[in-house]
Amino acid sequence: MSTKHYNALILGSGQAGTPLATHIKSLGQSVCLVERAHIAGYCVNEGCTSTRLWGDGAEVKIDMEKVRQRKRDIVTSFRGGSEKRLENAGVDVVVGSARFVGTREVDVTLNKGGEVRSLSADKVFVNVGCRPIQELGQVPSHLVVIGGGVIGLEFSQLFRRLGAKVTIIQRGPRLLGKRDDPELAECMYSILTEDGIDILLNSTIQHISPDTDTRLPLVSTRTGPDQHEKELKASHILIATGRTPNTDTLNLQAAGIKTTSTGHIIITPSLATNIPGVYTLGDVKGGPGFTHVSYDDFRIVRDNLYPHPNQLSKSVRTTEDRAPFVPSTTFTDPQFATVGPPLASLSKEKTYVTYSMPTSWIARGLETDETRGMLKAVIDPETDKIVNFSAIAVEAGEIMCVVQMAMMGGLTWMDSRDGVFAHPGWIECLNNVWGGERREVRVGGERT
Ligand SMILES: Cc1cc2nc3c(=O)[nH]c(=O)nc-3n(C[C@H](O)[C@H](O)[C@H](O)COP(=O)(O)OP(=O)(O)OC[C@H]3O[C@@H](n4cnc5c(N)ncnc54)[C@H](O)[C@@H]3O)c2cc1C
Ligand SMILES: NC(=O)c1ccc[n+]([C@@H]2O[C@H](COP(=O)([O-])OP(=O)(O)OC[C@H]3O[C@@H](n4cnc5c(N)ncnc54)[C@H](O)[C@@H]3O)[C@@H](O)[C@H]2O)c1
Repeated sequence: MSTKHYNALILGSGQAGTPLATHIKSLGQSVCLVERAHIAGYCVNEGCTSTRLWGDGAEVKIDMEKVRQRKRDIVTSFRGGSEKRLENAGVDVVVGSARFVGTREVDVTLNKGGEVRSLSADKVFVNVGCRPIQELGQVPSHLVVIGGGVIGLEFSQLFRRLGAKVTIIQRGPRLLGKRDDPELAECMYSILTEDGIDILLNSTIQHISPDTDTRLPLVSTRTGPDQHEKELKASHILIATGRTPNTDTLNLQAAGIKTTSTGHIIITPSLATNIPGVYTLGDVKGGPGFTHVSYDDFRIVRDNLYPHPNQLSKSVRTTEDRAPFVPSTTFTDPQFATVGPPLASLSKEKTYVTYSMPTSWIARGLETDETRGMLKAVIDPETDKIVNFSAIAVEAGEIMCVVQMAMMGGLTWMDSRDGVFAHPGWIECLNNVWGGERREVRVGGERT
């Protein structure tokens, strides 16, 4: 079996690998992309896009088959766009599973069968992501969701609105993630409870067994501060307890690439692994696991290794540059959005100032009858700059992006207070939040 050599080999067609492939090819280098499932990765095929397409606003009676078909059509069209771009650029695409057999050498087991393909390259980029979730063709009668993080909350509300009884089992004392503000997590708890979702906090699964009569899953938990036992009769179970990196089948030892104990690939701030010429992009290097982070990994690699001849900035870009401004939006209704480093990572010794207010103070919220939620900003009193901002509101993601731009531009909270924003829009809240509750607090280092 002969080995085909390329300038660049990209493993996984994730949010970074696909644009990187076409970029490197545009510079006249040879590129091969290996993908074992679908072009465009989980974001398009199973994640961000596909989970936002479950309603078209027009239906009153829900036809799950129709809704699922609409989702499939849009996903196919998005994926088709990426496939076309790769084809037009002239990137070699190999459909199969890659595993390392040497430092910058892989074998690919082709999906269609036949002889294993042997590939090598000057540079290898690993963009294989983490594991996917499942797709349902019917509304469950009782969905038990294990995990109260982003996926748990988005799916719980989705299926509750489609008519399912939903119970969330969350191991920790609150919803959302460790990096999120507890006060906003509590606010989200109230909203989802109001929507009819049962939420069991401090809850651990004891066992899941088939019910003797129905053969459906019977979930046994220990719940709450007193850890009382509870049994739930489920029709379906969604496990949303985090995701596992797809490194177990990559045979990384053959290349000598180091991982953490959780299987994530260890990287430098410029995304290099411990092996020269091998880089890692996207979720497989560990959190934060977002499409926009993976895409920025592409920009880092592009600007450092493959700068366009006309590129103005020549300095090395790193993951540390973006760290103070990483945003996320959880697509519940209302949304939960946040930007800035996790509060726990802020200095323990320092007193910060927080300003908060309910979403019901926003004129636009009252006019549209969308008043659920709250906003909170954390200020460094030495610089008056915003270090962290979180919001729960129907347009929280958009509000947060405006604050993110202010943070990136180094503006102070007074610039936001005195900014002239069009009335009556959601962004007016950035004038008003500073008139809300003011607290001086030690927010750093307290959460685990
Ligand atoms: C339900 C859900 C909803 C989400 N919603 C959002 C959202 O709204 N916003 C957001 O920012 N993020 C969201 N995410 C997270 C987002 O999908 C990921 O952060 C993003 O897809 C990460 O991309 P990636 O570049 O790491 O690669 P991925 O998109 O994970 O793609 C990796 C690719 O590698 C392939 N692969 C794996 N192993 C091999 C191998 N051995 N050989 C060849 N190919 C291989 C896989 O088939 C896959 O196509 C969501 C995730 C999920 C699960
Ligand atoms: N809108 C978005 O940006 C979006 C949407 C969906 C997914 N994602 C990404 O997908 C990835 C996975 O999301 P996720 O929600 O699965 O992970 P997560 O880490 O956000 O949440 C997992 C939750 O499950 C809980 N948990 C863990 N083990 C448990 C157990 N045994 N019993 C009960 N609870 C348990 C944790 O306490 C945590 O709150 C993340 O990287 C996330 O950023 C992003």
